[in-house]
Amino acid sequence: MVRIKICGITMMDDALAAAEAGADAIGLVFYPPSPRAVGVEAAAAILAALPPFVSTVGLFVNAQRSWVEKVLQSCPLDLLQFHGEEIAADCSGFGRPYIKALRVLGEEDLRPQLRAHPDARGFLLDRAVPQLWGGSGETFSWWRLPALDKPLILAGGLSPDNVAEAIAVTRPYAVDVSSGVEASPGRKDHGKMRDFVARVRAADRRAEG
Ligand SMILES: O=C(O)c1ccccc1NCC(=O)[C@H](O)[C@H](O)COP(=O)(O)O
Repeated sequence: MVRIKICGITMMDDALAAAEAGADAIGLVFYPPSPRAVGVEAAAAILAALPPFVSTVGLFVNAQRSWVEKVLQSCPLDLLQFHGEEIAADCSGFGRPYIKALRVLGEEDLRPQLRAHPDARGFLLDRAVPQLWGGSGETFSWWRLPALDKPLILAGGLSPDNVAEAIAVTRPYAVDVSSGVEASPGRKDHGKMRDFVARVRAADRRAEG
């Protein structure tokens, strides 16, 4: 079963709707310049309201350690996602497992970056776009990805329309979507979230035969 993470949640009703739709995880962006950034107090309220068994992922971009620590004081996140140019030492020591985002076009040799993060629990591959750290809504080439020895979380431009093909090509551990299920930056479209989850579950059934 392919896991589903819906990222860029900023509002309580969107968080609850993502959980209701069947998301396995939600992502909260703690990167103030993003249009999907969430405040610490709002995030804490969202975490407190979520039902059990929905994982919460906190996303940071080249953050000061003190910022990650401040967020964690109020927000009991399950997992950290480092989405910038962090080295391994920047990602550890927070008492939380982490995943590392790699910005790719799909043709590059990822082995040095994979080796640089031996403690990462998984790697999120997102489309590399100049001057943008994430949430681009753009896909990358899925066809020549190297085999990873850690879970692959596929991101970048996924939507209800293309997620089945993305899964068929890349066989990921999880898919991650943000703008493809939005009504506007930072606001989710609840129907699109339900549709996205339904398309992933249909792809699961096809894979099971
Ligand atoms: O979403 C953002 O605004 C963002 C800003 C800075 C760093 C990362 C950001 N999002 C990261 C995510 O995990 C997104 O889900 C991922 O980039 C895919 O986004 P999309 O292509 O819009 O589905």
